[in-house]
Amino acid sequence: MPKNPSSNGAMDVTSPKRARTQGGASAKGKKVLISDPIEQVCVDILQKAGVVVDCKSKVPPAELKKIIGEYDGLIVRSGTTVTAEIIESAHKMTAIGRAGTGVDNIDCVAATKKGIIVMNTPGGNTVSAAEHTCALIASLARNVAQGDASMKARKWDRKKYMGVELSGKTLGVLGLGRVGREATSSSFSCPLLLFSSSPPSPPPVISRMQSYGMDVIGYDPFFPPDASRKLNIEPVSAADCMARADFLTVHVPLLDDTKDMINKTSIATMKPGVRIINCARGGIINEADLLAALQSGHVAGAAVDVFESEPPAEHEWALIEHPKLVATPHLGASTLEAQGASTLEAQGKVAEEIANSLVAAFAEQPVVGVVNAPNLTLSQKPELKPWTALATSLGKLLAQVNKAAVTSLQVQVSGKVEKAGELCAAAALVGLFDQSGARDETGAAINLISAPAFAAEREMKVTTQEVEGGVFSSLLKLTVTTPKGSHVIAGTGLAAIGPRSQPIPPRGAAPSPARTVFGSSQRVVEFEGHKLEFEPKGYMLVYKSIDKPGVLSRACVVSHGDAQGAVVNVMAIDRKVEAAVLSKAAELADVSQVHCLHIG
Ligand SMILES: O=C(O)[C@H](O)COP(=O)(O)O
Repeated sequence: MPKNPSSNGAMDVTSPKRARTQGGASAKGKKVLISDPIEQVCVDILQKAGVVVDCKSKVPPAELKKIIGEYDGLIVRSGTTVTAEIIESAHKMTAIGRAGTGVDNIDCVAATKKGIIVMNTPGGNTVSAAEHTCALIASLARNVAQGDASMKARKWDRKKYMGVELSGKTLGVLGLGRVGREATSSSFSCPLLLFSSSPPSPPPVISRMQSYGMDVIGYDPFFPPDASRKLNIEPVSAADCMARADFLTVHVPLLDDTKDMINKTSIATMKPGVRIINCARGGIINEADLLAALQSGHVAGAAVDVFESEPPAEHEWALIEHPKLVATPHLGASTLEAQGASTLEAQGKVAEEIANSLVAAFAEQPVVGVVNAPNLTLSQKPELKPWTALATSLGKLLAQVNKAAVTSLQVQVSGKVEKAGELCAAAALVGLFDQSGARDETGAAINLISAPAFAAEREMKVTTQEVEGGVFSSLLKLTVTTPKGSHVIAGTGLAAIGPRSQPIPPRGAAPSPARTVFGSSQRVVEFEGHKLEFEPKGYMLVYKSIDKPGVLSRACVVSHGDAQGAVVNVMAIDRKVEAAVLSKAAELADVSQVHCLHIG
């Protein structure tokens, strides 16, 4: 059986330049570039794990593109823009770590396509960002910054800086993620972030501003209204949030959906005298429209920590210099513990968290804060590990049987395990592509992160379906369709059954739940429509024959016969059978479809 069937013509097959390690992986000897200023704790943790660390700030993009191929990992803050072009040259890269929250400076789609994990540290700077937001709200209400500047100009102008109370005012919060409220996921129209699994965050903007006596209304399409009410937040639509707020604060990531969400049209729906705060990302508020609204007086004041260009471009200074605007230079996460302090503050926390995540990613251990690889996160769950392994094996077997371009893969799962279908589809694709020798355009092997995008690019339709498993409590069935027909394989995973812990149930009794656990001992239970049972392991001679005396079907696992009297025979063998021998065997009377399959 040829090992490199470009026969799976839908795949772009090139020679492998890189393959992911499958076990015993470690951070030792990996090379990491840190391209933005970061606390020393990050370097210390990496070096302790045996990682070689280079710290180079302000590397010009062209230079970064040139050197990035040397590194297994990259750590950035918001100062480095990691473009698709840079990712394209990152031939050895396993993971990109963002020491902070926003990943809008990283091309996550390009990283996903290349099978690179992108991770952030959303919990690390939540408190600092929330506190800075609150500081800006309070200083906006009482003209703290303007009063200070006036006094420094040796003026005593009490009348000019008349403020407003916060008590009894309505605070509108767009985006009830970590900073907006206490949350366990950062999620505003951001499907990638929905999958990040991060530790719970401490109390944020809302609880602090409620203690000033503000009434809080909030909009977030992913936050259940009942949960909002429990936090004393009135759930409202985005339009209502903007229309009713006296103070409006945005806590959303910068996405196509959220770019310019505060603009002249939405500002026109707001109350005259509204005050607006942006401590999230430059670009969420249209800066020219905000300036016009400050000039007209419709917006009474604004506080901005983040800008479309950082440092600001020439045209942005007119907004920054407006007397009703309080500006800070992206200080949301800028807190550092005093020397010798026992607890870290934002910069220390994100540095520590990202270093630990990178070490874990290199060691193929569970990683916190993955933003672009839901399947990787799922595959680390103990209950889903056997499904991943089985799906990969079945995908490999199908790739060995199939000779034509795959146009679709159908994944049917029974067993009521949440997300198993999605994960099995990615794992089956990994098996199919890996067995076919498929590589991405840079020669990288296809992995759980890149497989769905790789299939989609090749217009391979992948569907998942939850089905009844029949006699099996858990079953995984794969069907690949090609212009020449389809191939089907199904399998299950047997759990080890100890004689004491799981006694055989009395005759007639229902099987004990322990017996229905999906385990790691793989069995193929259906092959090309024939029911049988064999362990996919080592070399296997598989062929179809007519079930009649004298036809080669001894010492085999033999399937049930079909309507034509054909059976599938599987024989464990100790070495590879050459293609010429297989062809000869297929010429025997009543024998057909002879394959030598292998699972290493
Ligand atoms: O997204 C973040 O984490 C904050 O905006 C902080 O960004 P910084 O790391 O550039 O300070």
